[in-house]
Amino acid sequence: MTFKIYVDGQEGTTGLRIHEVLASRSDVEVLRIDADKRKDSAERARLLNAADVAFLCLPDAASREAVSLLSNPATCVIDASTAHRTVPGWTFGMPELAPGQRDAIRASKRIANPGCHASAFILLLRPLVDAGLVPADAAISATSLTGYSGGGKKMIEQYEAGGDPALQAPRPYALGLTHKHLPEMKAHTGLAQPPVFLPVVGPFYKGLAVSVPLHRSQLKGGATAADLQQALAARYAGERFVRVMPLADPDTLASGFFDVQACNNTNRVDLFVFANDEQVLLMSRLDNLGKGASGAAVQAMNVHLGLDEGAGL
Ligand SMILES: NC(=O)C1=CN([C@@H]2O[C@H](COP(=O)(O)OP(=O)(O)OC[C@H]3O[C@@H](n4cnc5c(N)ncnc54)[C@H](OP(=O)(O)O)[C@@H]3O)[C@@H](O)[C@H]2O)C=CC1
Ligand SMILES: CC(=O)N[C@@H](CCC(=O)OP(=O)(O)O)C(=O)O
Repeated sequence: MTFKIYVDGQEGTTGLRIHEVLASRSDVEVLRIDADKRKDSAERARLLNAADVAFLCLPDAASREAVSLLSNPATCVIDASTAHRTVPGWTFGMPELAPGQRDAIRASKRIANPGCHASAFILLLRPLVDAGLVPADAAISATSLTGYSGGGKKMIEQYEAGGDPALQAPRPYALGLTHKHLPEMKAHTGLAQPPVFLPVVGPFYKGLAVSVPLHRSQLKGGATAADLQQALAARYAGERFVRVMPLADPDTLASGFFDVQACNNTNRVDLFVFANDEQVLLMSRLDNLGKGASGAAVQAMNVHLGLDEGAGL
């Protein structure tokens, strides 16, 4: 059996990547819209409703419009935008989130793909909050270092045009402390309040690393860094796309630097716990276009359709 797939936003950064990931597969037939009709609502509606799975790789407003164009109850939508990640009736497309999440993704026709920064943050924190090691009311802060492809076509063009010295250095942003991923970071970790979140975009194409500093006094009941690492390892045992590194990963420490790009071209996320006697630094890394976007979207599609979860990834 082949499944019909349509990508609304096929010429964008995440849409193109989904096409690349699906290109070698014989179990899906990818429907394409004519270039001159890419923003024609009637033609988009026809293709959206002809698909078994429709990916929305669009700005938030266009994603909401695409959902309003759906009339076929059999079409499953996987929305890569921020529009529906905490909306009731939508399922968060992160199979590793918690026991039962795969069943929810399998059953749902409305799947919201997690944000790139949020994916790295949630995969790091959720098991620790669930295990009670990080109290739900903890005051958390997080930094995320990301490649510029996370900003989509416009930011890629800006960086690749060259000539602006300001783009040669890392640039902190979202300084109004209202980054669009905060609601999903709170909702899907179980934290009572969102983190103070500082994203930083750098002069490299892709790769993303989130770091979360903690004082041991913030952990519950004298828990240690080893307890955190063990809780992560236990939660993700058997997960093919999550790699929990050894406590204070010796290879990273020996190199002296953290490689933000080491998960590029994979659908993997790596989780780290660094520590001294009093402090802990949690870190996670992923490819913002892989597990942070298009890879995760295809993984959710595979789960929804009951296929091998890693097919094509
Ligand atoms: N880049 C990343 O790392 C990640 C992105 N996302 C999210 O995924 C979504 C897509 O992002 P990304 O691919 O980076 O964005 P891009 O800007 O690269 O691509 C968006 C595409 O949508 C098209 N588009 C805009 N409006 C419409 C419309 N009304 N009808 C049809 N097509 C339309 C654009 O057309 P045109 O080419 O004419 O501009 C463009 O091709 C966004 O919501 C983004 O926030 C999520 C995770 C990671
Ligand atoms: C560098 C850069 O601008 N990155 C984007 C994140 C892209 C992303 O993953 O966000 P969505 O999935 O929510 O679209 C940002 O921080 O807004």
